[in-house]
Amino acid sequence: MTQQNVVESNPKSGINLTIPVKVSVSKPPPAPGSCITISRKTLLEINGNKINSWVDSMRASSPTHHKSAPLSADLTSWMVQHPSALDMFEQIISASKGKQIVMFLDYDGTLSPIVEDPDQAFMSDAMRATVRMLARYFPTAIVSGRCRDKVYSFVRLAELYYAGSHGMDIKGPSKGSKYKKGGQAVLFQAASEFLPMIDEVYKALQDATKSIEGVRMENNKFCASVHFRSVDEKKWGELAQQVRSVLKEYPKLLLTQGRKVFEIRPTIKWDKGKALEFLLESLGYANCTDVFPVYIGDDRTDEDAFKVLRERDQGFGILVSKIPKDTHASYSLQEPSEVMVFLRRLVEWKKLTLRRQFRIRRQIEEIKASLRN
Ligand SMILES: O=P(O)(O)OC[C@H]1O[C@H](O[C@H]2O[C@H](CO)[C@@H](O)[C@H](O)[C@H]2O)[C@H](O)[C@@H](O)[C@@H]1O
Repeated sequence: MTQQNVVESNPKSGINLTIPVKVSVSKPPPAPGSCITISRKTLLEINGNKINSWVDSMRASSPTHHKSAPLSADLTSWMVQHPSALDMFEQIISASKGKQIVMFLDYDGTLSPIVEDPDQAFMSDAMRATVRMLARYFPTAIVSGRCRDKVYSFVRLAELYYAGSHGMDIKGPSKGSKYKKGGQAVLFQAASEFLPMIDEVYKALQDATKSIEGVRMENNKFCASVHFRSVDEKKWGELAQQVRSVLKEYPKLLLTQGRKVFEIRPTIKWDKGKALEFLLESLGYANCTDVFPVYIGDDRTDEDAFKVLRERDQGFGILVSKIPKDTHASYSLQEPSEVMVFLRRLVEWKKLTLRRQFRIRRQIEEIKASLRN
């Protein structure tokens, strides 16, 4: 038996809710830790049983939930389809031959380990030094669900591109990057008109959930996040009810579920995949065939970017996960420490390549000079 998400439809209302159930198939299970989009219609439908389904999906998004432990056979077959990017390093490099590698990095769960308190999700100095080196050799962007200022306060590298609020708020390097197109900082906000509404819903949600112990709210500028990592599971139903009652008043907002977090954001067609395409365009690679984007992320929202890479048939996605997940990524890494090793290997490979190219150029110059004499 394994766990899968199935869509439960209500024929009368046409409402769909994605819920995790136990089924006996050999396909890799959906990830605990994956997120589920609960449609607006579904939210309105929630009552008695439906709230239970919602709580089930909250449980499924918990990677540490005991019922969600993957079978080792599932993991092995998943790893065949999504091999370690470290094991496949040489193949990855050879696929990028003659192309400009552009790096896209998610933050939480990719550059920093998942921790209880979102305000304490610090990146190690070693990881920061690695990303700094990476940005010296490749255009590099951080693409996060957090608001741009917050993720910048963790990463603190001015030479990077930042796409905050799930890509809805993009800014180019403020200094120190040779990849700054035309010397100008790119600035793009996909949903500015939603700012007052997000502030309002944030306050309403804060108010509605304040009596539930352990709830942590985060205002991610274009997205309000309700964390339930520290909420007793017995209170999840009550939390779902409260969130639902607030959202009834906001038909222009959409609710998605991340890693023990509800994320409330505008219903616009913009996501991390669109942000990736926007950044490639800003860097001058819109219609290029000689670009090789690499996107590393751990969350369901990163799937939009993995999917774009598959559709463009360019570069590849790497999913950070210790457990099997349905993914559009080609490769996997287990945790942030492996991400760091992978990034360091990229830097080392690039340094060696540049040194080799320099030596060859010098030899050619020497031969030319000797032929002139
Ligand atoms: O796109 P990301 O950079 O991965 O951001 C997604 C969300 O990450 C953060 O929440 C997650 O990490 C927290 C710290 O480890 C953890 O406590 C929480 O349970 C996770 O959901 C961040 O706090 C959210 O705002 C981001 O949307």
